[in-house]
Amino acid sequence: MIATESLSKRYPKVTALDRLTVEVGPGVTGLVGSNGAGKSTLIKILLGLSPATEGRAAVLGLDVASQGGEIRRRVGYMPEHDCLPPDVSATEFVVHMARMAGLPATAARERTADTLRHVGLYEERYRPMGGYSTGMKQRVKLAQALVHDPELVFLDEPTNGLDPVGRDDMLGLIRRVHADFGISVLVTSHLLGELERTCDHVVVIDGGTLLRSSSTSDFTQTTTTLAVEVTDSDAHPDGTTALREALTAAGVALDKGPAEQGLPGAGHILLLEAAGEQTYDLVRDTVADLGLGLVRMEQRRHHIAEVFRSEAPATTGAPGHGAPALPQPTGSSPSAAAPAGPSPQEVRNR
Ligand SMILES: Nc1ncnc2c1ncn2[C@@H]1O[C@H](COP(=O)(O)OP(=O)(O)OP(=O)(O)O)[C@@H](O)[C@H]1O
Repeated sequence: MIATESLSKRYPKVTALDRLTVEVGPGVTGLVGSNGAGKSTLIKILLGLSPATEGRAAVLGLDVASQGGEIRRRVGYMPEHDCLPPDVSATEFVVHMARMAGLPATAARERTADTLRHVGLYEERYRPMGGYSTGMKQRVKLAQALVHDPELVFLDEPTNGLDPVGRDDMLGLIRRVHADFGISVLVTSHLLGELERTCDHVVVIDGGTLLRSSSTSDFTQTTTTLAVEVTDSDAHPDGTTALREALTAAGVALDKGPAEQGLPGAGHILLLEAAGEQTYDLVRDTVADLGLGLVRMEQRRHHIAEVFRSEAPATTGAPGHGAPALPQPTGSSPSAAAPAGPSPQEVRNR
């Protein structure tokens, strides 16, 4: 879908992209990086709106330097910033955008109605957009990116300014853009955590250089840590402690301390190192012997944010200041075993 080769963009005072080479296939791809990492710059180059200083890029096999018009005909774009005229309704605006994309009047009206319904705007679509909430405005921006039935859409920070519920709704919509219509998506965010559930593939950039490009499943490989949750019983009013003691006596290595306490429901989940199938059997038998109920026993997965948690702060330098080292997964350390906290980890905070 997208291929760049040694793509650079230099402004007088800053290098926004620095020899970026990356390939993006079909599906939903997250482009993640802290503010100023070069995400919007890359999108503008890919749309043929801004020339690269050097290097090459192609979108749907079309050269960005010479075929920008054709790219924009086949690609949808949801810009980051609020750009909606306040005095017109969502319907008027999206019909206008559909006409600009070349749809005949009747098709533009029909597609607009369908698309606005798809993004969850109903009666309010006839009201002036100046009175819309941020969530509604983001939906209109998404609708105008989809209205001409593109093969690919670029969504620049679509969850910006949304509360957690609005964020989840928007991420669900983005998933459905691909699932329902087969449109591939490149979505940017500075939040690693939210891309984990939404994207098939994640590209991480920093200072205009590529940090990592992997499938989400590679980022979130399973660890060797087992999380075990049990019920209490009359004989063991604190089932977790009873299980901990029994497993320790049986020689099982238990993670304790911060990882366990950092979990939701802290104190009720035991984290232990699985040494193979026999650990599962041992846990099952020990739980049964103690007369406890086994609520769950599951292998922990890495979370994308954890992959970057161990990185040195030096890698978050100003844009254009060299290529940071490729971060390595943090292995099965206690922190890697713990699920992400209630709020997603932000790249810029690492
Ligand atoms: N037109 C411009 N002139 C000069 N510098 C620019 C211009 N556009 C972007 N930059 C600079 O290039 C760098 C990358 O900006 P870019 O907007 O691509 O980052 P980003 O990852 O999209 O971050 P954000 O989400 O904050 O926009 C920043 O340092 C920014 O200040």
